[in-house]
Amino acid sequence: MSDQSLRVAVLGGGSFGTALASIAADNGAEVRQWMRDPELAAQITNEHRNGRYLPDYAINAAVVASTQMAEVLEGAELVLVAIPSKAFREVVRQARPLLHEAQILVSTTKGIQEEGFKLMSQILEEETGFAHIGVISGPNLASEIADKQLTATVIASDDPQTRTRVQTALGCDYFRVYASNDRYGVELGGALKNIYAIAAGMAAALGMGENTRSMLMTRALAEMSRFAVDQGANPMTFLGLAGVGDLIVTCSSALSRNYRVGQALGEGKSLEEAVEALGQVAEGVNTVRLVRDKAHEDGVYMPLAEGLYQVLFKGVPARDMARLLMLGEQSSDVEFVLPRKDVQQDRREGGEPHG
Ligand SMILES: NC(=O)C1=CN([C@@H]2O[C@H](COP(=O)(O)OP(=O)(O)OC[C@H]3O[C@@H](n4cnc5c(N)ncnc54)[C@H](O)[C@@H]3O)[C@@H](O)[C@H]2O)C=CC1
Ligand SMILES: O=C(CO)COP(=O)(O)O
Repeated sequence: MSDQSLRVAVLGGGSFGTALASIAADNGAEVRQWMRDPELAAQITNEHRNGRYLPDYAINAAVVASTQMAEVLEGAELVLVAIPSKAFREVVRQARPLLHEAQILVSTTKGIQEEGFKLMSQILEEETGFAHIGVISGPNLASEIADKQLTATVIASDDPQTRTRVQTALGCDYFRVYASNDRYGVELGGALKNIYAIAAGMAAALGMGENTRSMLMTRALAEMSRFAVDQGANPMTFLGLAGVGDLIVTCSSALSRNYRVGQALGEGKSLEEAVEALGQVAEGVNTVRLVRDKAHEDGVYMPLAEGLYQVLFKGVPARDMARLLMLGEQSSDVEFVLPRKDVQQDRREGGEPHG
């Protein structure tokens, strides 16, 4: 599946951008990577290591890193944007004069912009107006990709050219790329699961068992898909790699930064201490606040997101919140089979005692 004719630009010098740059180079593409830090850029180009974000892994020696965006973007057919959500629009704006509409622009970022509740591919669209826009999302811990562990992801776009080009650019013997045309659902899945990864890390630190983790993940999936349907996504997308797949990996592994933030909180650290100790981006901290507010605004029932919000931002002890959640509504298992409102109706008609 090697792709020697392709030139790929990666914007972002963090762990995921670096892992993706290395895959594309393994596949034979000519790869340039943009970052702000000149020392890190020199280290990637000359020593083939990213000592700050992926210190334990060798990067393909053909990846050339630079702080000069124009050099990186020149002649690139495919541009992967791996910048945390807080800086995403700013970097796209910086890149905009150097971009042209034949290029394929793909976000790899699993976060939400506060103003307007925008996902990153919507920002790409707004800032450029280009036609070839997509999203990569899935169970993709950067360090495992860098270690060439067998991994799969999803390229989501309503543009077939974007889907097939990314499949050939990145698909190789250790990385499989599946296609979706539900860009919004795939992107939302990647952002939402970070919330529940924090909760899972917290539950683990509090000594909660496997039944608890399984309940948490499954109810998280119900909550994510309920929210996604309300926002217009296809709930079936949540059965795929970018839904349940990513939820499993981030709720099960201390390699996930969001999970580690949850663990630190469960061990009694403050949110500031937990984020500070991480030294990398944990998108879920911001996402839980935005999603909780959006759910309130739109009237979507999201008890887990609400509970986590109370723990993170209102000082409610995690153990107390877990107990409170256990006293919440006992409703439908799978709402697409038995709607929630039917269970509520049954209970009313069954004359359930109050209390
Ligand atoms: N690391 C992972 O395992 C995965 C990460 N992602 C997503 O990828 C996105 C990027 O994350 P990582 O690479 O993991 O982050 P990271 O925390 O490893 O690195 C962040 C990078 O962004 C750069 N950055 C921050 N603000 C910037 C600005 N204003 N201008 C230019 N560069 C800036 C930092 O210098 C750093 O190079 C996140 O949204 C994350 O959810 C997605 C899948 C896997
Ligand atoms: O999205 C990821 C794995 O798919 C990475 O998760 P973290 O950002 O929590 O490390």
